[in-house]
Amino acid sequence: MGSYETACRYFDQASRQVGLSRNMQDLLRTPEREVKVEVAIERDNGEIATYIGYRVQHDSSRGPMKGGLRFHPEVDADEVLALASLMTWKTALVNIPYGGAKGGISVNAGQLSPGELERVTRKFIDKIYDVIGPLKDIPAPDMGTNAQVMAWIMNQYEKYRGFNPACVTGKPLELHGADGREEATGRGVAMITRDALDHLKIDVAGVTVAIQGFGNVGSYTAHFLDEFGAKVVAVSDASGGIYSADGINIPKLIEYTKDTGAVKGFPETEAISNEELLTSNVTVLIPAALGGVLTSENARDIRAKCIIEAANNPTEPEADEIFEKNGVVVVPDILANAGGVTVSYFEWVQNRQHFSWEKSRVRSELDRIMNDSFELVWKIATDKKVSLRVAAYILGIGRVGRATVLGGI
Ligand SMILES: NC(=O)c1ccc[n+]([C@@H]2O[C@H](COP(=O)([O-])OP(=O)(O)OC[C@H]3O[C@@H](n4cnc5c(N)ncnc54)[C@H](O)[C@@H]3O)[C@@H](O)[C@H]2O)c1
Repeated sequence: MGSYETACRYFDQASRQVGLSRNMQDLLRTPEREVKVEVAIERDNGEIATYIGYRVQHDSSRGPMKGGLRFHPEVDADEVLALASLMTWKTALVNIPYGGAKGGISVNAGQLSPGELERVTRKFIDKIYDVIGPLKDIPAPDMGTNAQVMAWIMNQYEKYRGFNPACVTGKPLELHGADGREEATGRGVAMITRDALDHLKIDVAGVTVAIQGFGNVGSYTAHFLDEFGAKVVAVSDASGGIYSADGINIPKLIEYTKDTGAVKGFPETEAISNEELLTSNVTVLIPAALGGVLTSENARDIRAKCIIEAANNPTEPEADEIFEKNGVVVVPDILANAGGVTVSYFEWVQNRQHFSWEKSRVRSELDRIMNDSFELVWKIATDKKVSLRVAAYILGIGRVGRATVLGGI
C-alpha cells in the first residue's frame, strides 16, 4: 500500500467519527499545491547529476504551512504528499498556528561530498524560493538533512528576499537557531513514552526499550529515556542493530557513533538485524527511522506492549488492526513526534521577534504542550472508545475542519 493511501485510511476512519461530509473530506484531503522540480548539479568529478525535488503544500487554513525536508533515495511524490498531510493534522493536534507541508529530494545524501550537498540544496531553493517563505511555507530538518542544510537554505533564500531567518527552522545556533530544537523531537518522544507508561501503570524506571534508527530522533529519544531510568536494550541504524539484555550504555554509544557513524560493533553488545530488533522481547518499541516498517508480515511477532511512533508513518493499516486486536497500545506519529515542529514554532516566533529564549523556557513550553496534547488525545480515546490514532486524528481534523469552515473557501 502506498504511503498516501495509508494516510488516507487513517483520515477516513477519523473523519467518519467527526461526522465530516463527503465534500468536506475531499476538500481537507486535497493538497493546495504540489511542486516537482529538476535539481541538476555538477558533481566534483565534473559529471552532471540530475535529481528530482518535491514540495507539497497540503493545507494553510490554520496558518503558514510547515514541514520537513527529506534527502533520501526513497523519496517520491506519493510519500511527500502523505507526509505533508500528516503535518496538517500534527500542527493542529498540538495547536500551533500552522498548516502542513513536506518536501524532499530523491538522493542518497551519504554518497555526496559536502560541496555537492550544498549545491543540491541551493539549486533546490533556486527552484522553489517563490512558493516558500516565513508566512507561506517554512521547511525544517528531516531524514538526511540537518542544521547545516538549513543554514544553506536560509542563505540561498536571503539572496532573493534579504534578511529572513524565519524562512526555515532547525538552523544552527550561530545563525538564529533555537537552543533545544535539535533535541526536541527525541525529547518529545521520551515525554510521550513516559506519559503512555504512566497511563498503563508501568514504571518508566527499568522498562525495556528497543529503538530503530539512531539519527537525530532515535539518539535523543534514547538519551532522554536513559535519563528517565529506562533500560534501552536494543538500537539499530541502517548498518544493523545491537542488543544487550543488561541495557546499552547510551551516553557511551552516542560518543561511539560520533566517531564511527554507526552503532554496529559497539562493545559488550551482540549484533542483531533490524527485523530482530522489531520483534525483540521489550515493553516499548520505538520505530525512529523509515516509514512502513510495521506490516501485516511482522505485526503478529511484535512482543512490545506499547509502540511509540517516533518515525512518520511506520505502521501499515493492516498491522495497526492486528495491534488493536492484540491489545498493543500504539501512540501515533502525529502525537509522538510533534515535539520537533513545536520547537520549530518556538524558533520561528523568536526569529520574528528578534528575541531569544533560554533553553529552559524552550524545554518547559515543549513539555507542557506535549503533556497536554497527550492527555487530550487519551481522553478522546477513552470517551469515544477509539484507538489513540483515531483520537489524535479526530482532534487534528476537527480543528482544521472548523478553521476551514470559519475562514470560508
Ligand atoms: N528530525 C526531526 O525533527 C523529525 C521530526 C518528526 C519526525 N521525524 C521522523 O523521524 C524519523 C527519523 O528522522 P531523523 O531526523 O532522526 O533522521 P536521521 O537522518 O537523523 O536518522 C535516520 C536514522 O535512521 C537510520 N536508517 C536509515 N535507513 C534505515 C533502515 N533501512 N533501517 C534501519 N535504520 C535506518 C539511519 O541510519 C539513521 O540512524 C523519520 O521518519 C522522520 O520523518 C523527524
